[in-house]
Amino acid sequence: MTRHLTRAPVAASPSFSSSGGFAVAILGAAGGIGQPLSLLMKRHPMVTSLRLFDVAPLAKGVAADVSHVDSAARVDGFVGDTQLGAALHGADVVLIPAGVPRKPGMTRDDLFNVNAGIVRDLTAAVATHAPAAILLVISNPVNSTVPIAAEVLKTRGVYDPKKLMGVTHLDVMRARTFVADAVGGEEDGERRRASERPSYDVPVVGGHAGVTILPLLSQTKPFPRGGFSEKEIASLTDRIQNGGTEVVEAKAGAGSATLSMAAAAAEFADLALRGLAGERGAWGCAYVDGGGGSEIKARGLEFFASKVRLGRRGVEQIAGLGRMTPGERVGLEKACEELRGSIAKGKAFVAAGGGDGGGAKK
Ligand SMILES: NC(=O)C1=CN([C@@H]2O[C@H](COP(=O)(O)OP(=O)(O)OC[C@H]3O[C@@H](n4cnc5c(N)ncnc54)[C@H](O)[C@@H]3O)[C@@H](O)[C@H]2O)C=CC1
Ligand SMILES: O=C([O-])CC(=O)C(=O)O
Repeated sequence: MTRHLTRAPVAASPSFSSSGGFAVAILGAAGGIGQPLSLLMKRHPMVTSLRLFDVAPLAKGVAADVSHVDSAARVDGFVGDTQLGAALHGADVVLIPAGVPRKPGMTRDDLFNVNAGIVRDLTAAVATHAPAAILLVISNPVNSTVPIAAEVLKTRGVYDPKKLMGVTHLDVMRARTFVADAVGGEEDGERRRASERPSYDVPVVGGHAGVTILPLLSQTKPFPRGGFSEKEIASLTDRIQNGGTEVVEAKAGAGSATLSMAAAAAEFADLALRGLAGERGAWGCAYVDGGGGSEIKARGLEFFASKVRLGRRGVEQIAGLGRMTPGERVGLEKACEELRGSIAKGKAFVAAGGGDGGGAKK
């Protein structure tokens, strides 16, 4: 059974303490990503109010189900446009995994026609009901849906570039996994104990589709003894760039990554919440306005995924791209070329249709 909504923590100046917490809304909560993400956010110790919204009535059932997990967060389910405003009111963090996923043979851009309108309309509602919230966009194509969200927020006069992020953390998660597998596997063929598994961090910059996913393997930390061979760099880069397609093909028409995506989104939302709570050092990669620093700005690209530090106001610091190898520089050129078109496409969509949205304006 879901409970009635009471007032959520104040959104404008969130402050977490042991007696307080944050309100998180998930739009698209009944979906493949939305359901496990709802579960993971329910278990987050800083979440005290979890709002699960979807156009599908199942959102109420998901809320009832997840509400039985023993944690502090109260859970409310919301269905349909008329309940969207209540779902958003006072939210500190809004996650959007609403929209259709890929089937084999499709690119993420093939989802644009359906998902662009969904993200536009949901962002319009965020602008009205939770204008100070941190907005984390998961819906594909992220390279275009984030510019769409930015244009809608600008139209509504509430755009804060620090608070809008495209969630690209799954690329980082994949890079960490594939590098650990490759490096660990080299040393012995036997199954390791979990405590012995090496753990690496790899910045993944650019965007979230094909060649725009640019893992900077040369900046892997700790850098593996002996480094990576050219062959390893080529195969790791290819696997990280095509990790999404690997899952789409394995699911054979039944959708794309949902469980790993929920894990990645929850990990990234945790960074956002810790930043809001005033913790220093909440660094992660995300697709943001001004991402990549001056080098990317000089190229005229408004959005780019790079390392960012999350704080009380959202993105408080954007790291530069650091030293890159000649091979990574070639990758950067390809990423920028494709991103330019994807960003322009998102902006043109809003310019053509207006930022007012369709059904979900409340
Ligand atoms: N950023 C990333 O790394 C990743 C992004 N994705 C993307 O996430 C999106 C969702 O994927 P899945 O959860 O697998 O899809 P799904 O089809 O299982 O779930 C989508 C949910 O969105 C809901 N929905 C549709 N329109 C809505 C609206 N206007 N308001 C609220 N809810 C609405 C549907 O009812 C459904 O419950 C897709 O666009 C997919 O490509 C998927 C994996 C990784
Ligand atoms: O590949 C897809 O369509 C879903 C996605 O973005 C990913 O898994 O990285």
